[in-house]
Amino acid sequence: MARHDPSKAAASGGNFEALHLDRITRRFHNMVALNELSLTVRRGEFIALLGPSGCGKSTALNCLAGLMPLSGGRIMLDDRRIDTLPPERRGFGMVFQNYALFPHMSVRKNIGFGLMMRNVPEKEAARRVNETLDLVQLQAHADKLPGQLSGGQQQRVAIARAIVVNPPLILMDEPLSNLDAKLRLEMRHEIRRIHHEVQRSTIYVTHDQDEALSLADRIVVMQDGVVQQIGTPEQLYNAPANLNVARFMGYRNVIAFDACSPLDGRRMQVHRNGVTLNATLQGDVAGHRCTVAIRPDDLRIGDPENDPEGANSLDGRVIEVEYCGRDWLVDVDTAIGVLHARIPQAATPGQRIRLVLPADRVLAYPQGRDAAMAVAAE
Ligand SMILES: Nc1ncnc2c1ncn2[C@@H]1O[C@H](COP(=O)(O)OP(=O)(O)OP(=O)(O)O)[C@@H](O)[C@H]1O
Repeated sequence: MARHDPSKAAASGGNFEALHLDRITRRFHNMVALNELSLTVRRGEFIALLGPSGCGKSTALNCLAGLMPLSGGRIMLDDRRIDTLPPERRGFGMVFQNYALFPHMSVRKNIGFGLMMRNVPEKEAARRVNETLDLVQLQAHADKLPGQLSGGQQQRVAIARAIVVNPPLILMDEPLSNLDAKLRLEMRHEIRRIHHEVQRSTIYVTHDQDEALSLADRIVVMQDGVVQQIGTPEQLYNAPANLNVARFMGYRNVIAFDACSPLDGRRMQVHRNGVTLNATLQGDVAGHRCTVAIRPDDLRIGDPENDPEGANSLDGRVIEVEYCGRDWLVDVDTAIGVLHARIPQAATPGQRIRLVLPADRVLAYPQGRDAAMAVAAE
């Protein structure tokens, strides 16, 4: 396949070194949907905006695209201010959840539409459409109508249409939401491949943590319009900045502890219902109550006969078992509450097991509103 060559496709504004979002804010009457988002996107970076429904992800994307004016802050593309420009002068490519294709136009015409609007000469446009059809692997379907394609193929057309005009930045708003689970996985891989191939920056909105983790170079986690953490997938996965991020990163065990005592530097002991665990401090908790977050995958099965004295372990009774194909998700009733664990062996309800909690994967956060909620939910 011919490599997509951005330098040959020059209808749009070319590339950039850095896109700066400087405290961008959007209000709807008195409601702040997006509160002072600051972020620098480097050339070629893949950024995911991740958060639950209503956290302000789409608002951020629409503000970037120019579909919605800012209530505050500014957007700079290198040293050029762009938040005052209309969408067409920003020249960003957009891919939406619902594909937004022209139903009466062939795949080829859908992809070429943006080039026609930009008065790209016919021969040049045909070459670029062909190159892009190769890139998204749709040559065989070029003369079909969108209605004759599968959902995944339609989304490839939408992606092709966004990139054929060679935009400096591609904005994607939940592009895989309408696809079934298997296709989502395939398209995820495709999006990453295409991103590497075209070497343009991408900002990708999703509420799916797996999608964000697997696609992005950096992830921006949002909640109630406010950025919670910006970091690489590894940073977010291993050391969430707060309990909101932890929950979003799959730390399903969130437990309030009554007392904490420092051990050394970043280690501390946490106490609840007569149980003492060694934990790793996240933030400043010393001397206060704290909330502990643990991922089901980080718990492992211990051996009551052979575990060393003082191991971070807890005995409990299995109350639910869910088979997940490669492993089992079990709910275990323990002295500190029900723990969710992902384990590599079958278990049965009623069975007594020992769980080991590696101290570096038991994260202790300062106790605030979140912890009060965790206690109330028990
Ligand atoms: N045009 C509008 N008028 C008033 N409120 C709005 C408007 N658009 C969005 N909002 C509100 O702003 C907040 C953020 O909405 P936004 O669509 O950005 O969230 P989101 O994270 O993209 O959610 P979802 O994943 O459900 O699309 C929500 O509370 C929403 O109700």
